[in-house]
Amino acid sequence: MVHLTDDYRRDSKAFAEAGIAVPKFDQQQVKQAAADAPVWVHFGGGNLFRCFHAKIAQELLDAGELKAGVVVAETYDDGVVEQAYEPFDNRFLQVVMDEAGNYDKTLIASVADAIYYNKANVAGWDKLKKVFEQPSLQFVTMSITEKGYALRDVNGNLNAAAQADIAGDPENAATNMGAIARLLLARFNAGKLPIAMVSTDNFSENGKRFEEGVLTIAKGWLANGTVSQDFVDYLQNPEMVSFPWSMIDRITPNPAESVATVLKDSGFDDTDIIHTAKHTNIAPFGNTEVTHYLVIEDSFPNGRPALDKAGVILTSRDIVNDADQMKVTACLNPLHTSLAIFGSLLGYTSIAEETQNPDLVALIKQLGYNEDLPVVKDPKIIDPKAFIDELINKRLPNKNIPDTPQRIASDTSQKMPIRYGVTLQHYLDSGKSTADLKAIPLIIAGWCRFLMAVQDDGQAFEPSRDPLLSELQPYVADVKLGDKVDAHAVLKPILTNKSIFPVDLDAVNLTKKVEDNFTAMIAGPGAVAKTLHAVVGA
Ligand SMILES: NC(=O)c1ccc[n+]([C@@H]2O[C@H](COP(=O)([O-])OP(=O)(O)OC[C@H]3O[C@@H](n4cnc5c(N)ncnc54)[C@H](O)[C@@H]3O)[C@@H](O)[C@H]2O)c1
Ligand SMILES: O=P(O)(O)OC[C@@H](O)[C@@H](O)[C@H](O)[C@H](O)CO
Repeated sequence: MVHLTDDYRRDSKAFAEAGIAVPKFDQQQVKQAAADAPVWVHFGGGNLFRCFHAKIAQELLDAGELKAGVVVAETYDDGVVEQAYEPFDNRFLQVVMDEAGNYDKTLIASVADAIYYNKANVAGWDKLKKVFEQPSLQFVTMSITEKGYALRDVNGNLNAAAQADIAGDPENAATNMGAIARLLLARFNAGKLPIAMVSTDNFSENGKRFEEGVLTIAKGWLANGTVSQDFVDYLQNPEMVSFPWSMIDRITPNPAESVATVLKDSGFDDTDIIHTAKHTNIAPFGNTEVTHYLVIEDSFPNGRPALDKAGVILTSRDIVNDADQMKVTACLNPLHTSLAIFGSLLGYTSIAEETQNPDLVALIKQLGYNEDLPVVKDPKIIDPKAFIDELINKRLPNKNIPDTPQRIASDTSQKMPIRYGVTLQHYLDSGKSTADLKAIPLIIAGWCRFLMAVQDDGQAFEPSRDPLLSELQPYVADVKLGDKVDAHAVLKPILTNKSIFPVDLDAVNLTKKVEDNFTAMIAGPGAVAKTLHAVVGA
């Protein structure tokens, strides 16, 4: 049996026998290099980072294109640092699973340090600040989930935490955006040092939103006299601080027991899955798919490693944006979210199994090919139709990828505007008729039905976590299967919530369709499947 913390250089034969590729570099050296001259910080050391960014870093370290390991920062979940990084010397196993059932396993040792960066942890609070004061630091990447950027409530007003950050001393910032602005202030004070801040979270114009978040706090500080105009100018000068946009794609489910069992059988011993108190599901291994794309706007004011040598596509903002809109708003994530909603309602626990249901396949085909594709701009670097084909025919049905509708259904309220709203806005802007849209109103109605937390068979289920659940569920709490309800009145507070539906559903003539679909889906047990079949059925 091999363990993550075994000496992979001395015991390379044991790793080879377990079918595990090991790094070509000495982890101590890349740790020391990061301590002396850090280059890359990543916020949110969850599963995507471990399966994607960390492998890119490993390839660059292997090739001598990068000398320093990545410094991981967690603003939110101390359990990730304490339970998933520290006990394993910051190592983990990346497992790539193809459709034929092969497991491609690599010991990843590209993380130099993992820091709980929260003002509650003085040591980490000071340590990361020192990292940001180093001239060598070239860039930051982030995968902290959509909600990690939030500064506003559902009405668009600054939330209490953001207001407190703005009113207070930068040294005490508590929101992610405030805590990161504090680090940039330290970098500014260390000599106006340049840096690229790259969001790799799944939403359109992610760099813009990240920039706006940091600037909201910084401008608030300026108004209160806590920082200088010079600092705000520094943040707004892309030659100093850039916020490159990105598109990232790699289906990376939470670590699964089925994978743990196979790993154990093949001679790898660190397979206990960790569920942190703050609800991150993580393990000494990460499971992911073969297909992957990372497209980043090439704007790195302090230079960058040759990321392209590890497969990253570096290009213009416009092309990144087109690729991202293609993936996040049209050709992948909207399909995923629809499977998440209907999968949860129909009692599925596997995305691959959902692709065996002809009506669910009809739903994602209708959505992808007939409703999203007509308003998608071709990014040229990836063909949108071929991308959907690969997704529907190869990626989603891969039964070796242990993905679940429950994972994807988390935070759906945060995703609705991007995954459906952008497409609706395109219809509105182009004047294209929405009369033939069937899947989008069905999915929106399905999500309202999901909020009832009652499966199609009438059994209660626990909806995936979502920051707006407690606010939204009361609107549908009194609706019972078989009730005759006024869907217009019941759904109005949800459908007119601008933070969830920034595009007025009346303006695209969808409100009535959503209400009718909802009414049909509460007719009784089995009504969701029946409505799905009736509306888009194969
Ligand atoms: N998993 C995928 O398939 C995938 C693919 C492409 C993009 N993404 C993007 O990456 C994000 C993370 O995915 P993951 O698979 O690593 O998830 P994960 O649950 O494994 O990890 C989430 C990470 O975000 C941190 N986090 C959670 N809430 C936070 C908050 N409020 N503030 C700061 N940090 C917070 C957690 O501590 C953890 O490090 C997704 O939300 C998405 O935007 C994921
Ligand atoms: O990561 P989220 O929560 O934004 O969305 C859930 C999934 O749709 C997403 O993780 C996909 O797996 C990913 O976007 C594929 O590249």
